Amino acid sequence: MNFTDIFQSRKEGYVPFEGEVIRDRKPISLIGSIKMARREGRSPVIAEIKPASPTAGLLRRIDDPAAMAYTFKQNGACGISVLTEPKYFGGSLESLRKAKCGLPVLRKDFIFHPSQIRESYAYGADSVLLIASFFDEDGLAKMVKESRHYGMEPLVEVHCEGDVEKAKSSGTALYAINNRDKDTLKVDLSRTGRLAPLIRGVKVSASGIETPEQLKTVLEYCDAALIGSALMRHPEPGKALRAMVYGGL
Ligand SMILES: O=C(O)c1ccccc1NCC(=O)[C@H](O)[C@H](O)COP(=O)(O)O
Repeated sequence: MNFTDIFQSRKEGYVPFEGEVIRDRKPISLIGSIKMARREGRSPVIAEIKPASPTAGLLRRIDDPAAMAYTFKQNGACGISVLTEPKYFGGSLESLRKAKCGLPVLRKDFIFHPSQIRESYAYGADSVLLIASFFDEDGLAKMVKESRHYGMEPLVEVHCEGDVEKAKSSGTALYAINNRDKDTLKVDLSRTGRLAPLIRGVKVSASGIETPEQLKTVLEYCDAALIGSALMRHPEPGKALRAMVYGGL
């Protein structure tokens, strides 16, 4: 099971979102929240609600996503990421809706269709993840534009130098460097140090960050980090987050 398989499974049986979307909400800026954390002396961490994963299986049963989001907010997160993919990550759109807590909320999924952008806005997302390798240049630029149409700043994920070029030409201001290999799913944090100097926007290092020391290392190259599994596995996710946020700079 790799990124391509998950994408394929997400596409199968996909029913475009038909709900009416009223643009009555101004999304919260994730970039603004990352910068504010830095100014306040916190390590900018986007804390992820991730019940399961293809590599780890069940990580944590999340009965109350609202309470988990609030715990993350209380312990210094600069944003909340919510996995909404159901089959491999145990996520849902309802979790996204419930995670609204005053911090920017990122919808983490395998997004390929513009209707998923509308759906994300309708369920309360402030940002959406777009994985560069699954689009051609034009397609990615269109999805970035569509996200901005709803006031959401997309987080464009890159895995290699080619993705970086594509992401740059999409016009995004916010990049995620994913340390997990798309095919083998193995994590290599040195990817952050290799790709970050090629990017001029706001950068988030994602995947495989387990300790305050690793967080400190990736924050030498990036503006923020996205952490899921290490928080989910910990008996007290809030405590684990606090140690990262206040011990990683
Ligand atoms: O987490 C996985 O096993 C995984 C497998 C296949 C595709 C994507 C996967 N993860 C998505 C993510 O990007 C992570 O949830 C996110 O970066 C947080 O990573 P971590 O802190 O290692 O849970």
